[in-house]
Amino acid sequence: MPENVTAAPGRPGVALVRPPGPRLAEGLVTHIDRRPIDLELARRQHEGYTAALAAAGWRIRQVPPADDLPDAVFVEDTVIVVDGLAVLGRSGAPERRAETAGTERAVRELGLRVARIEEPGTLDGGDVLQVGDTVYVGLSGRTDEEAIRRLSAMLGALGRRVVPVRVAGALHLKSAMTALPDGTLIGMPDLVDVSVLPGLRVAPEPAGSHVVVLGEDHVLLAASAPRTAEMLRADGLRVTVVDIGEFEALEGCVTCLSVLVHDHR
Ligand SMILES: NC(=O)NCCC[C@H](N)C(=O)O
Repeated sequence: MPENVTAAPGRPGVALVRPPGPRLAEGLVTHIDRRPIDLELARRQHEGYTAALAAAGWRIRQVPPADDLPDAVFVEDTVIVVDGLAVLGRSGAPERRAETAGTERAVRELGLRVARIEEPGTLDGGDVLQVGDTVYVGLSGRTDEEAIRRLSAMLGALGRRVVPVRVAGALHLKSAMTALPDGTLIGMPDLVDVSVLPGLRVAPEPAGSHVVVLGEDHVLLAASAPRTAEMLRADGLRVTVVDIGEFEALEGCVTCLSVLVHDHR
């Protein structure tokens, strides 16, 4: 049965995750050197990540596995959910395009309407950051202007304003910046075109640019961002920390391992 879900901000809803497959170590790396991956450790880290979402009240739904696709665990890149609409991406990395098939099944089961970025546009979900009614979209190696135009038209109909943001030296926009629960942007100013942003709080370390909002005063951070965790705790936020080192070795971060779909209010 479809669940009554949307991506509107509110209390926790469904978290889509996709466990790592046997070919994880073959995942793409673009801006860092490749190192060996410990698949068993990666599986345990993924379980820890999923458990942290569940402990914060998110109902876990697994996207069907795609064992032939090394990067399938980075499920965030396959879809953007805005209100009751799921927009399937079309990755700028051709090797990743087949990942959307399983995601489409999962979002249809949730009862979401489905649209998609069509050829020739390319877009990865890791480039899409929703903050209130504003949707920042990275112009990156994975997402192009054509896709941003298409997304803009789709989301304009839902009352959203799309703001393109040039990204340089990072894989995706959300590799370089995310948002805190109050909407404050946090990240690395050298990696994004800050001239189009309302402001950007500097993260004390690169991994501190990656924040998942678990609840109104609750965030998830990687263990590789201890100074950011300390700073945000001093702000009064509840901070849950997870070790995702095997995914960071493939240029992943805490945002990319899930798609959070909020319940209807
Ligand atoms: N949203 C994300 O940060 N996704 C990480 C994707 C990592 C993967 N190895 C890739 O290069 O596509």
